[in-house]
Amino acid sequence: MLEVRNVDLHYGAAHALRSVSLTCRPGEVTCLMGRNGVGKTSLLRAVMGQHPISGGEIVWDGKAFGASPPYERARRGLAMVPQGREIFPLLTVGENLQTGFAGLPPAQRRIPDDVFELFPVLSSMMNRRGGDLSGGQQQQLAIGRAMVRRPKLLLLDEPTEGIQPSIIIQIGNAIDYLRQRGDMAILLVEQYFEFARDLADTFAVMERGEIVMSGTRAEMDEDKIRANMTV
Ligand SMILES: Nc1ncnc2c1ncn2[C@@H]1O[C@H](COP(=O)(O)OP(=O)(O)OP(=O)(O)O)[C@@H](O)[C@H]1O
Repeated sequence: MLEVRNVDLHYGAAHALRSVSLTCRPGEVTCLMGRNGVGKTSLLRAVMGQHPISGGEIVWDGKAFGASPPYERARRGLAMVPQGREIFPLLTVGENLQTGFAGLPPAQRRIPDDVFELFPVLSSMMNRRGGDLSGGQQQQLAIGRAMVRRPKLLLLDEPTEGIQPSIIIQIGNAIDYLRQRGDMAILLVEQYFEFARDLADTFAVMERGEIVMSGTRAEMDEDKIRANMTV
């Protein structure tokens, strides 16, 4: 279980996270929503260890991360699908997936079958360069690369951004499948309300670095949330 407790984060003098608290449990999708620039990506960076926090603590399975670097958090079961996907354009699809092997014990260095079951297009494009894939295919590749690590906490930063509807459905199905396996906590940053509502077990809405609304899926008030998502 992930527990973000009263976390603050600064970029120089700019206060990007203000006493943010959030919990993510295995077998659940926690949806983090809010307008551009309110601090959603900053929270993912803080959890992954990509930016130091200036207050509070982030606890994973009962132990605080402290200042541990991203590779150590990856070893402890965290994987991130970053905004913009960050596929290696000159590596093939297969090689991109294999970059997920880094730090895994040799016995685990194989691509799980369910990556190809969820995203069949990847198996037919194994020898194509990542940069030649469409945006939606790259997003599937980025999720597949994270799955290669068999994470216990999956962080997804706006996986539907700029993606065509048919692929959004496949990505939603993949997230639902990973949730139902029950061994993974999923923290999903999402601006597309319907997608978030269909997947969320719990949700939180941010505004200027703070969580201003949170609760279970049943407590998601569409009008209030939408008011916090439109510019
Ligand atoms: N590296 C940085 N240096 C300085 N300020 C930053 C940096 N990264 C983000 N910020 C600022 O911190 C605030 C929160 O940004 P963040 O990217 O976390 O927001 P977000 O909610 O993820 O938005 P988006 O949906 O646009 O990614 C913004 O005001 C942003 O301009």
